[in-house]
Amino acid sequence: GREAAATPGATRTVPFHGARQAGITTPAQDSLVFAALDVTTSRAGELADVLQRWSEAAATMATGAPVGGPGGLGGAADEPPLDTGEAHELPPANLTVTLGYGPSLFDGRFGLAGRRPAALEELPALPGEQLDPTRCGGDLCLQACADDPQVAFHAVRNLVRIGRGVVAVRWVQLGFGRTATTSAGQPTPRNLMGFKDGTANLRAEDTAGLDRHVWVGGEGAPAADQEWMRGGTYLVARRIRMLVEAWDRAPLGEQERVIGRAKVSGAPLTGTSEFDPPDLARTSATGEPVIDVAAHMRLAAPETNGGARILRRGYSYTDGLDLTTGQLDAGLFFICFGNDPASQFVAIQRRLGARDGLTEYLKHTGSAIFACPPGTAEGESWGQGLFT
Ligand SMILES: C=CC1=C(C)c2cc3[nH]c(cc4nc(cc5[nH]c(cc1n2)c(C)c5CCC(=O)O)C(CCC(=O)O)=C4C)c(C)c3C=C
Ligand SMILES: [Fe+2]
Repeated sequence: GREAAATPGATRTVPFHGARQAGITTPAQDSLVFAALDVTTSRAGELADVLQRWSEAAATMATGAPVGGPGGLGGAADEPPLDTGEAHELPPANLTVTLGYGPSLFDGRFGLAGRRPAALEELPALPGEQLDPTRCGGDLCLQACADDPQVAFHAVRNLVRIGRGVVAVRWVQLGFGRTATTSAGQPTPRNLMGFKDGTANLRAEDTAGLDRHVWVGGEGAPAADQEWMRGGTYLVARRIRMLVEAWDRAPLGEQERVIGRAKVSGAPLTGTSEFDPPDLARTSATGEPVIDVAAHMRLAAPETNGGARILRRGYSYTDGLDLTTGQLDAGLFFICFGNDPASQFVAIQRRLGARDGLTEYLKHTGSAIFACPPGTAEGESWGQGLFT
C-alpha cells in the first residue's frame, strides 16, 4: 500500500531515465493501466518518431508535469491543449511507463525482421487456457503503474493520443492492487484468493539474481543475440480469471494445501513465519509430503524447475460481472519478467497447468509477450537501439 517503506507517499517520483527501464525492478505501485497497441502505419520512420515523442512525454509525466511542460494545460483557445488535464494538481504518484515490442512488430512491415531476438516468440499453446483473441497479442505495449489510478490512466491516454494515426489500442487491462513485492522494503500484498503473494519473488536488491534471471546479457545469463536488447528483458502478461465462487466454497485446509502456505501468515506449511525457507522434502508421520505434491508453490519453485526464476509484478483486476454466468470476472493480471521465457514462464506454466491444484480454480483468458528494451539516457528515444 501507500505506506510501504519504499514508496512512503504519493508525492514520490521514479526517474524515467537510466540504464534500465523503470517499472520492472522499481517498487511495485498500487495501480496498473496496461495497453497493448498495434502499429497502423507501414512507415518505420513514423513509428520511430512516435517513440521519440513518447519518450519525451513519459519523462515529463514521470516528474508530475503535464505533457508539453507547464504550458501544456492551457494554450490557444482554438486548439486542444497538449495535455488532457486530468492529472493536474495530482502528485506524480511514482508513475512509471514501461515499453515493450511484441513479436508481430518484427514480421517485416518495418524492415525489422532481422532484428527479432530469438526469445521473442509467440507463446505456445499451454494447458488450462481459454484465450479470448481480443485480449491477446499486440505490436507494442505500454505498462503504466502509479500509486494513483488516475495518474496511470492519464499517462496511457496521453501517449495513445500522441500516437494517433500511427498506433491504435488493441486491448487494455486495468489493475488495482499489486500482487507482488519487488523490493525488500515493501510489505507483501494479498491477491484476490486472500493469500500473501510475492513472498518468494526476486527482488531489486538481489542484483546477482536479476542479472542471471531477468536482464538480457546479464552475468550468468545467456548472451544477448540482438545487441539492442542487452540490458532489457521479456515481459509475459496473462489475464488469469479466478473462479472466486468455487474458491470461496473451498475449506481453509484445502486452500492452504493447494497453495502450500498458511493463509493468514503466509508461512510455508513446513514453517511458522512468512519468510521461513520451505522444506519441500519433509514428510509427515504418515509419510505424506507436508507440502502437497500438487501445491502451487512446490510446482512453481526453482527447485522443481531446473533453477528457473522469474520476477513477478502482477495486479489484481476485476472487469465487473460475467453476464453469461452471473459470476464475478475477477482475478490476477499476471505480469512477469525474465531473460528466457521458454525456460522460465513457459516451462513453469506447463508444469502448473498440468498438475497444479490451483488450476481448477483458474482460467487463463488473455496472453501476450513483449521485449522490453533497456533504459534510455536523457535526450535519447525508447526506439534508439532498435531503429538505429
Ligand atoms: C507461470 C508462472 C506463474 C503463474 C501463472 C502463477 C499464477 C498464480 N499464482 C498465484 C498465487 C501464488 N503464487 C505463489 C508463488 C509463486 N508463483 C509463481 C509462478 C506463477 N504463479 C512462482 C515462481 C512462485 C514462487 C515459488 C517459490 O519460489 O516458492 C504464491 C506463494 C507466495 C509467493 O511466493 O509469492 C501464491 C499465493 C495465483 C493466485 C495465481 C493465478 C491467479
Ligand atoms: Fe504463483
